[in-house]
Amino acid sequence: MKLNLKPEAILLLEDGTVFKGRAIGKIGTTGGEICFNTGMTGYQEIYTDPSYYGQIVVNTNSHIGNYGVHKNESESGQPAIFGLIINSFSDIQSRHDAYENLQNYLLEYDLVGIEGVDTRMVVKHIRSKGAMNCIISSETTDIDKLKAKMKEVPSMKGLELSSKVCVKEPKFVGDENAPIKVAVLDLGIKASILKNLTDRGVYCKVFPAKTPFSELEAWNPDGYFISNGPGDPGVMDYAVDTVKSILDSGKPMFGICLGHQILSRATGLSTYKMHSGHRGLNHPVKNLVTGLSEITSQNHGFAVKVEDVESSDAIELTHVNLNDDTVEGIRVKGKPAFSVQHHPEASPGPNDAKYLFDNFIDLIKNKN
Ligand SMILES: NC(=O)CC[C@H](N)C(=O)O
Repeated sequence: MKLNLKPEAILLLEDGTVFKGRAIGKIGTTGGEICFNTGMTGYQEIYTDPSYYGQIVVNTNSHIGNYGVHKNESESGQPAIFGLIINSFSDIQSRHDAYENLQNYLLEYDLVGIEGVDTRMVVKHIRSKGAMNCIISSETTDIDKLKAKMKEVPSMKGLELSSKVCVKEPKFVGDENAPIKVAVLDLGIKASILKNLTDRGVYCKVFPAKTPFSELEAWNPDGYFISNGPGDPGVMDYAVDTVKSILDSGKPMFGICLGHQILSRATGLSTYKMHSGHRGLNHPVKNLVTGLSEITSQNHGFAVKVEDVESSDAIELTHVNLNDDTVEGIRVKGKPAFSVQHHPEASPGPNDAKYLFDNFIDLIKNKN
């Protein structure tokens, strides 16, 4: 019989609930907002999605690690998550082209995690109590010490994080001879979004989150893209101002997730922190323009207030979530600008919503 010799680890929730398990990754202590992703696959893409910066992910799929880590499946240069909570962790991978096992990958990036946790119980708990912070530790089981550490973990509400994960200097992506030029406001962009743009004949210039509109405009792009990203859209006035100027310019604009929240704010709508976020690969969304439904990939903990949408003259509601009627997409009346809360690039997830990238390209072509 193989003995499980991994050190003991503790998961402490903000409300004082304790779960015990075994250490994975680095031996240490970490804190962040706990959130769960219900995807059955795609853990590497999830961990490397910059929108998870500051968060500790619970994978509800109970087997994690069994297909290792692949060179081409990262959404950014390194994992963005602050920690990991797993039911059954495998440090043996069964895939011929995996370059590494997940345990070594976590060690490479100093990530602290816990396995052997009843993740169904954790998820039921945080679903009923709502979003909260947590601490994972594999270096101490002293709960009082960990409670003291919990006080140092900031609340996600009110946190600006895009400037921590975006490019530091403008960067070009794609073929410079491509027919369309899009200025990308990087609030924490996923690599697969850029790939969806470049695959459609777009040459991108990716700008840091806090770049003023004048600099974006100076490149003379055919359109603008506002990316996904971590943190609270409610405190990102700098990005809202940029997006307002883009709207004034009259050029086509597309926003995804955080980009959708920022475009919404720029049109006078407000955002709020959800009781429980949407994170998974099977969220049903109805396109109100076509009447068709799509299964979508999602990852957000904030949303646009539906009452604001109902009373707005500035926008039209284009997409709605069929699980809970939350706002999934808008377009701005009289302007070539639209956005969605879900992730058409998927990665991981279904491809039903990819047509939105085509819609953006069509908008640019018709405009120019
Ligand atoms: N994926 C994203 O862009 C997330 C947006 C925002 N940080 C939220 O949690 O709602």
